[in-house]
Amino acid sequence: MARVAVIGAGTMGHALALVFALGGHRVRLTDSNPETLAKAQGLMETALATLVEGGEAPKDWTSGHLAQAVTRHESLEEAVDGAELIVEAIIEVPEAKRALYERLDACAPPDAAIASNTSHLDVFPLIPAARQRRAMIAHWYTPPYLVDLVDMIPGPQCEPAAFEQVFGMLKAMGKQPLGLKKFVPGYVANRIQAAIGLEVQHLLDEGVATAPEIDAAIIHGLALRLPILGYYAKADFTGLPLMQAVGRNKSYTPPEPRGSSPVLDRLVAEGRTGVLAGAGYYDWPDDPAKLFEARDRRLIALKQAMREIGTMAGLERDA
Ligand SMILES: NC(=O)C1=CN([C@@H]2O[C@H](COP(=O)(O)OP(=O)(O)OC[C@H]3O[C@@H](n4cnc5c(N)ncnc54)[C@H](O)[C@@H]3O)[C@@H](O)[C@H]2O)C=CC1
Ligand SMILES: O=C(O)[C@@H](O)C(=O)[C@H](O)[C@@H](O)CO
Repeated sequence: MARVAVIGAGTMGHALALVFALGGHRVRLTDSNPETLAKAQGLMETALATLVEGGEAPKDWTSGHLAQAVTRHESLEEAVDGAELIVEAIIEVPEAKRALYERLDACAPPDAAIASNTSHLDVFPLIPAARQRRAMIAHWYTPPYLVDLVDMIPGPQCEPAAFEQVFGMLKAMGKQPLGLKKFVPGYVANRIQAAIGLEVQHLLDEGVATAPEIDAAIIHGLALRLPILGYYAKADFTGLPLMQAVGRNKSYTPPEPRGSSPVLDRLVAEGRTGVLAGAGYYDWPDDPAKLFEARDRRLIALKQAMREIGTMAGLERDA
């Protein structure tokens, strides 16, 4: 059992607090916004209930267990007191992260490891020198209590033992940490997701298809094969000479990254910021907690089916 502090109780932070609690650790959760910190309890309890009901968390885990495993603290100093691992899950704003790391340098235990959940940022230059020896990225995917991949990148001065300790902790929690030798913005899966994002935003912005049509193309065209074949096993079934021809013919040229999407900017300007706002690319009229629950139930069913089905690709291929 380790003492883990999670900084940031938003979309990822509340879920990460639950992941580490279910992993048998003692968690302290904090957020600079007291309202978000207060809401985190209900979000964790809803997610826990869905996991228990779906057989992805021990049957005897109640909100009482959760309350013992995860405590919420408005004070950053209190949250990191005694922490062996500090998970940073605050907003993806470099200056906000830099300021937080400065504060952590002043108040966190000297030997605490700091693991950032940043999606794409090279956070290491933002971390004070004294903290570099135990600084790393541990990037999770939402929801982290169901998606097992964790991109793990040691900071340039991170001690191997510190990195291995956190890596081993995540493995012991049943997660799939993927260690990368060096920082690459977006790691592997996030880069692929960003490339998809560039393409689908282009298709939407250019009026080629609507968001539901593009999602339908992904769901009915690509999604079925991905869990079984990934990219490379699928290429083997396609035939590599055709893969060569597609490249040789320069059949695909990616859209120029523009750094913004007119449709996305319009949606945000209209307050359509996603599920928590009741609308984004889609309308989401139901209570957000019910929507997260509905998402998680489906992900649990799919994850359990995949355990039965197995895969023909990846590090655990059983072909
Ligand atoms: N949302 C997602 O699906 C994923 C996000 N990430 C990354 O995780 C990090 C957090 O993302 P989200 O949870 O989506 O953001 P969020 O906006 O939902 O939550 C971030 C929280 O950080 C808090 N915060 C800001 N400054 C703080 C400070 N100095 N001290 C304490 N709390 C502070 C905010 O009040 C907010 O509640 C970002 O780096 C993001 O790139 C990574 C994987 C997935
Ligand atoms: O998809 C995820 O959960 C992660 O890859 C993320 O970091 C965020 O979603 C972000 O990259 C936006 O796609």
